[in-house]
Amino acid sequence: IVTEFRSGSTLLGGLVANASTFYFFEPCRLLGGDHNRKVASGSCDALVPRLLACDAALGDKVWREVATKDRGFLGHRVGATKPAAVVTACAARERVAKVTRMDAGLPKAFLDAVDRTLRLVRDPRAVVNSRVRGHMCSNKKISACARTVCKRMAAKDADEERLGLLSRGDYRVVYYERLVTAAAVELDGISRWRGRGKLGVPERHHALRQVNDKSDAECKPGRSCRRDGAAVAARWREELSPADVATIEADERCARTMRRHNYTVLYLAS
Ligand SMILES: Nc1ncnc2c1ncn2[C@@H]1O[C@H](COP(=O)(O)OS(=O)(=O)O)[C@@H](OP(=O)(O)O)[C@H]1O
Repeated sequence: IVTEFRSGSTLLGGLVANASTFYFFEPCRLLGGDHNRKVASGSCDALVPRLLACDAALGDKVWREVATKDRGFLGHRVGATKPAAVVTACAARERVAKVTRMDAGLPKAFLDAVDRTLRLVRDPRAVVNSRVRGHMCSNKKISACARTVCKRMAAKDADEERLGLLSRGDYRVVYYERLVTAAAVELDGISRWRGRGKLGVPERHHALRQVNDKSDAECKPGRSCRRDGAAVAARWREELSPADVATIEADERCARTMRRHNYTVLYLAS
């Protein structure tokens, strides 16, 4: 799963992975940056295929970190702690990685090295709003925030176009808005695309629970949270001022990516 920060990737990852999956949640954190330790070298697009291939040659340091993160995110449900055992557990399962750090686009070598790629897309206005809500962008700097978000989206769009990805059977675009409003239909399509046939009844149940008003994937233990996926998808409309929306839409790359993905522009530039 490749996408930008705050596009609903935790939700999609949780829906695509299951108890028999080896799940890498944000594995490029292993490369360092932000508040994370650096244990691997190289780039995100080189690391992810090697992790998905359970490459022991990445070294004990990396696999030990994967095991450590198991308690939180990485290698979820592995159970093992020793590097060799983690590699074995990885190799015994289907692997899923959710990655938000492919900022420079989707290189062909990466796409060829992994079995399947799901590209998750969310309305950039909602992504910017989500970043403002999460204190990752300041209200005063909406234009800078939009530039960052849309630059990354545009880089992926450009590769999608240049490499003809939409006609590749191993590549699929998922829209966050559709995922939260028609979860069962979307996941059914993804399941068939993965060669697993129709979505099973328990998976369907699980999916609907994730996006209905009684669950919240980001809810902290002990807190009571309510979520309505459709309302989450739409709330940027209430939370961003018209001026902020216009600022995002005025960013050339945002306008282009919105057109490409059929998001309706509200304030047309004069
Ligand atoms: N269950 C469910 N239903 C609907 N929406 C959900 C769900 N779980 C997470 N989310 C929303 O996803 C947004 C966070 O995206 P990410 O998980 O990609 O964030 S992160 O990059 O991993 O921090 C963030 O969006 P905003 O609410 O707009 O900030 C989450 O609310």
